Amino acid sequence: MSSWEEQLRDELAGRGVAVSSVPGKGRALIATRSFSPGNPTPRLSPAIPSSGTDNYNLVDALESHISEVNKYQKEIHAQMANVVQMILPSLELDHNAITHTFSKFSCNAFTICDPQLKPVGTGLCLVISTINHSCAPNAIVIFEGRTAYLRAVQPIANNEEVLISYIDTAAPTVKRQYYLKPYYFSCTCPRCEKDSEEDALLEGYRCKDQKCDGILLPNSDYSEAASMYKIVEEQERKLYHTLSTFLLRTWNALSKIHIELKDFQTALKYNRLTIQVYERVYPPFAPLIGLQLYTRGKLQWSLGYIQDALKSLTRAADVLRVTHGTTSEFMKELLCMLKECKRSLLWR
Ligand SMILES: C[S@@+](CC[C@H](N)C(=O)[O-])C[C@H]1O[C@@H](n2cnc3c(N)ncnc32)[C@H](O)[C@@H]1O
Repeated sequence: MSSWEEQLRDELAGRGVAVSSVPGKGRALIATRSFSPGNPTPRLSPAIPSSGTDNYNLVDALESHISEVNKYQKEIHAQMANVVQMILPSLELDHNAITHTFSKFSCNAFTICDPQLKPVGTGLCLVISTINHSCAPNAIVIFEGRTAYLRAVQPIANNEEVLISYIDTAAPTVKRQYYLKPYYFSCTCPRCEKDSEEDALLEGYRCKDQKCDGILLPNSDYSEAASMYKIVEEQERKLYHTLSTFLLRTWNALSKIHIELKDFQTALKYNRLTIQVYERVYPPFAPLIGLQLYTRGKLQWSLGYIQDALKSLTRAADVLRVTHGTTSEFMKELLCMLKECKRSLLWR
């Protein structure tokens, strides 16, 4: 059996790309000639005829980040390995090896989309798994049926690394970094390294002066945003059902804006509406319900409604104990607030 290097070299021969190592990134796909979007060669690499079975030994070479996988995730992978062993007892598969394979799957698998970019499944595409990420990618993977095509979206010079995006790039840096967590690296692409001007644009409110194309900086006066969102909410109430996710998003935004404005009473009103929807559509132990209840408790606490705060924080803790456990800093903070709330009622 040839090594993965030999197999990949054979697979990629004549396609204008090669696999090579890049310091700090592991394997990378490098262009061995130049490409430009659409013209003259739209396909950076034609379909690679490979299937999970004929190339299974290539799975060995995939990155697993096994030493960085957290306890909770390891537990999930181990449970999935139990299921595999139960379904396929005759194969006598090693439990650790299956767990390891699931870790590889989680940082190498692709969402397979239809031509309209709607997700239709998840898969491992062994050559494409060698491509690293950038939030400003120079290539994109498009699936046609079961075949993956890698196409340039920016000019790629000979010897340049081919980069795709693993995530939705239309998000500010903090969110993109959050989406990249399952891949265990911190992105140093130009967008992540730049100052926050683009981030402010992606999340910002426009300047109150309609002639100005500027944005409101964080910590600005959010009263304009509050009154605009109120108008949006009034219109949405006419158009949508009260369980609609459009209204939910607006209530969430209004709650956050009023927290910024330190108008906790109004923030509490929108928080209550949000919780009402979540409680109708989610199961009782949904983390989002717990998180909103936590916010509710904090708002009530700030307003001096200690009895109500105790109720909300107790319910928040009941939900989040199930979803988040009790040992994280986040949970310790919540449980500490709950204790303080109880103590303050005792001394009344
Ligand atoms: C799909 S694999 C890409 C190929 C990988 N470099 C390898 O050696 O197998 C995803 C992993 O590559 C690494 N990676 C991808 N993009 C990176 C980047 N921009 N900077 C550093 N590491 C990156 C991370 O370890 C990530 O979990």
